[in-house]
Amino acid sequence: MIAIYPGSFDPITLGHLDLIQRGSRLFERVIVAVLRNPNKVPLFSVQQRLDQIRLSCQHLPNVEVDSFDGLTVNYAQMRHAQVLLRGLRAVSDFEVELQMAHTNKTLSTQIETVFLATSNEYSFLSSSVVKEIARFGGSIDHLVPPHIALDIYQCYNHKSPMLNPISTEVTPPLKSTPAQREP
Ligand SMILES: Nc1ncnc2c1ncn2[C@@H]1O[C@H](COP(=O)(O)OP(=O)(O)OP(=O)(O)O)[C@@H](O)[C@H]1O
Ligand SMILES: CC(C)(COP(=O)(O)O)[C@@H](O)C(=O)NCCC(=O)NCCS
Ligand SMILES: [Mg+2]
Repeated sequence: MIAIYPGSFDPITLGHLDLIQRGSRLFERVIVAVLRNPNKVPLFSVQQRLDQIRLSCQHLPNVEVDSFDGLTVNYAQMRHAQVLLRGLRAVSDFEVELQMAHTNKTLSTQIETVFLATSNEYSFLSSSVVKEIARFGGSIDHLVPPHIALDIYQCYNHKSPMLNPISTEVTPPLKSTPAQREP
């Protein structure tokens, strides 16, 4: 069975990667699919995110990385996938995810949404949290793979964390350089 794991992944975190790794043990093939979303101005372009995810998943032979636009169910049908894989961290995720799953069911009865519960250690983790910590000079080394931490530090104009998690030193906010709006 083929599963699509759709999302923004701006950027991919250890929480996403944990889900991908566990999904890759359940399904014949997992396609991580980055939505080309013209309504969002992301930190990383779609191409940067594809490169970041590919590097992070290169040890998983049955994981493919792709981008798509339009409806997720249409993309899933085009890829002959039967499952949409999504993660649940908290009740707040559940509300949004359930609505999305029901919406997708009205669009295609053939495609099932399968949820994996977050691993305990990543239950707090989101792309937004990672960006917020980095923007204010904190360390994200424990939240994303090393090559992605470097990319993020570069975006915020610092090459290494200026404030480690146990330090109380205050540093000024750093300038961000978000990616251009996707074409
Ligand atoms: N730490 C995590 N554990 C389990 N599932 C997760 C985790 N982080 C994200 N997910 C799931 O991955 C999917 C894609 O999420 P998304 O790209 O919105 O990531 P995010 O970390 O929530 O980013 P953002 O902060 O931009 O919303 C969603 O189903 C989400 O619930
Ligand atoms: C991409 C995503 C899965 C949301 O992912 P995200 O939680 O990572 O932002 C969702 O916005 C989506 O499926 N967008 C494509 C348009 C679509 O199919 N909409 C109907 C389902 S809500
Ligand atoms: Mg999210």
